[in-house]
Amino acid sequence: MKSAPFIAVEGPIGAGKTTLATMLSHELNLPLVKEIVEENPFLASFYQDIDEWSFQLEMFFLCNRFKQLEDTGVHYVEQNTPVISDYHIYKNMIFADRTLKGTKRDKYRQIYHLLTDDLPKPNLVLYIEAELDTLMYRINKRGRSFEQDMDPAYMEQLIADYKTGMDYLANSSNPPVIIKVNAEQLDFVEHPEHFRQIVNQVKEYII
Ligand SMILES: Nc1ncnc2c1ncn2[C@@H]1O[C@H](COP(=O)(O)OP(=O)(O)OP(=O)(O)O)[C@@H](O)[C@H]1O
Ligand SMILES: Nc1nc(=O)c2ncn([C@H]3C[C@H](O)[C@@H](CO)O3)c2[nH]1
Repeated sequence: MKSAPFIAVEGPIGAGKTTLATMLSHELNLPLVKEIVEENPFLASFYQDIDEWSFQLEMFFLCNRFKQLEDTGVHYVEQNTPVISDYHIYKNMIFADRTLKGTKRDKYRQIYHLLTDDLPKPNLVLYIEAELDTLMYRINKRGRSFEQDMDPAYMEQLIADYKTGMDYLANSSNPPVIIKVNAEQLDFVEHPEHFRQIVNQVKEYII
């Protein structure tokens, strides 16, 4: 890796992205970019009726992330300063391809590319893979009100969509390094030695 790492932690809902990104940020003294969740005015309505609210929700996420990515480019990537984020902008496409249909999906794809193609992308991705039961357990444990009726079928689809999405990234031009973190085998919260293993892998890319 020639430039400083722009690290993204990815994985399906509840995989532990924010948890791991925050722990790494503290351990490695890296600035942290976190996704905006609580201020999102559409999430609760979206989970009540996905078809009705998906376009508004996906656009809201896209606009927020566009701004964050622009800022990350100016403040960190262009300064060759390492930075860690609890998401990759490509997550927009993973979700939107699942939740949007027809012309709205086509329009969204065009807007996504217009906004993001010329912006910097993470060059190191930590992809947390976890099984449905683990994700559902963590979502319930976290206790966000709007996620309490999370549909396991939606989660199953997202798990598969994430696998496809990460394969797509790995085979794209100028692909990031992708480190898989198997959440069924590595518990970076409960086991400090598991966290250390991840830290050591990431350190190899810090210049
Ligand atoms: N390795 C772990 N072991 C046990 N609990 C964990 C672990 N990682 C995360 N958690 C817990 O699971 C819940 C979800 O974690 P977190 O919010 O980091 O997930 P996320 O992937 O960022 O979620 P989202 O996709 O909603 O942004 C939190 O309550 C967190 O404390
Ligand atoms: N539809 C949809 N598109 C996205 O880009 C997206 N990003 C996150 N989320 C959902 C997952 C968690 O409930 C919550 C916090 O991550 O928001 C999304 N949902």
